[in-house]
Amino acid sequence: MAKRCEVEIVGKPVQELVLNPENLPKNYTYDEGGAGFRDALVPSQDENIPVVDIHRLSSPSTAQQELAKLHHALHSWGCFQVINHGMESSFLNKVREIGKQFFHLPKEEKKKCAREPNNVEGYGNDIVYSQKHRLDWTDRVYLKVLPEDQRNFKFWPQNPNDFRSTVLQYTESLRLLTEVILKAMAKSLNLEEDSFLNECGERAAMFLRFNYYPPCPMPDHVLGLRPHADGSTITFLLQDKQVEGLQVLKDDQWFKVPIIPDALVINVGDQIEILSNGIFWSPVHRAVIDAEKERLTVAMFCTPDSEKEIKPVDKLVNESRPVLYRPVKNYPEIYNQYYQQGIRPIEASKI
Ligand SMILES: O=C(O)CCC(=O)C(=O)O
Ligand SMILES: [Fe+2]
Repeated sequence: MAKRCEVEIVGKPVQELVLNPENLPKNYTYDEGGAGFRDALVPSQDENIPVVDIHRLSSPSTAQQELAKLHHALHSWGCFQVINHGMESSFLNKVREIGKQFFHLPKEEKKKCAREPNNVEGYGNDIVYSQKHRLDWTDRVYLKVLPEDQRNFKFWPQNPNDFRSTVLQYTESLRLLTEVILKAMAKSLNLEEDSFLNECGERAAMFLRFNYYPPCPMPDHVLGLRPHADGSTITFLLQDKQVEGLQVLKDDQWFKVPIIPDALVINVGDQIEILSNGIFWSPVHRAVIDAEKERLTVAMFCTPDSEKEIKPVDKLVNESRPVLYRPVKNYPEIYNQYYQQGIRPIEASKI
């Protein structure tokens, strides 16, 4: 397994760097960026990122069609957008709003829930062990929200004062939606509907991350989030309502993920790629930034109980599709170690 260096180098929040744009540290900039970062393709009408409708998924007359759409989405793009998920527009605005309110607070206030070295939870930015490390133009609040007994409230902002209640409500909504989505994914592969859910276990975890991207004077040479695939089973992303930035790699080309008001983007993470024996795949994606506008997104990463061994589901392994991945356990830990070294973590599991 990849080895982690011991000492973390703590950098300034990006929000502070932007006050002094002439002096951006070199490890934020990509010489090769050119105009390319923001010039990704817009998916065509015929081959767009599919939009899955939960109402249609739940109704007997349309379920099969919607399942086929889901299967196609996860096999071709590794992601889709979901609508009619039961959360009101005003509630989703509230989730975005508590994030923005927090990042707009004075730095002393934000530092009350600052991340500690070598720990992912709390307010902070990239974990860095080497001066050569490429950095992302983003500040974050990262919280383990499930299982309940593993919540570490010292990292949860107390300001704004409805931060906690809003996060708890959002977590519960996404916990329920995760069940719906994982069942639908299993059904779309002709598996028993609980196949993936059972693999995740009773104590499956969820991590919530507010990603705040301040405006950047060099948007063609700096990335909000470098190319990566997620280590989750699935990830929900609530996009900024006004400012685009998410791009997904397909057939070696970058595509913009359009903003659909009130939809959530859902992407496959490495652990569903493993469980599905590679039928669904975990797409590489990145976030670009805007020269003038801030952008805020909210990601929820679902991951199995850390005691569970994750390996391809037996029914998806056969002579024509031999097993492609080795079993993994506590994948987020493996993921962080590989990610730090710029290696795609799924490589640790590929046979
Ligand atoms: O902010 C975005 O558009 C992407 C976020 C993301 O990929 C992540 O948090 O893993
Ligand atoms: Fe991601």
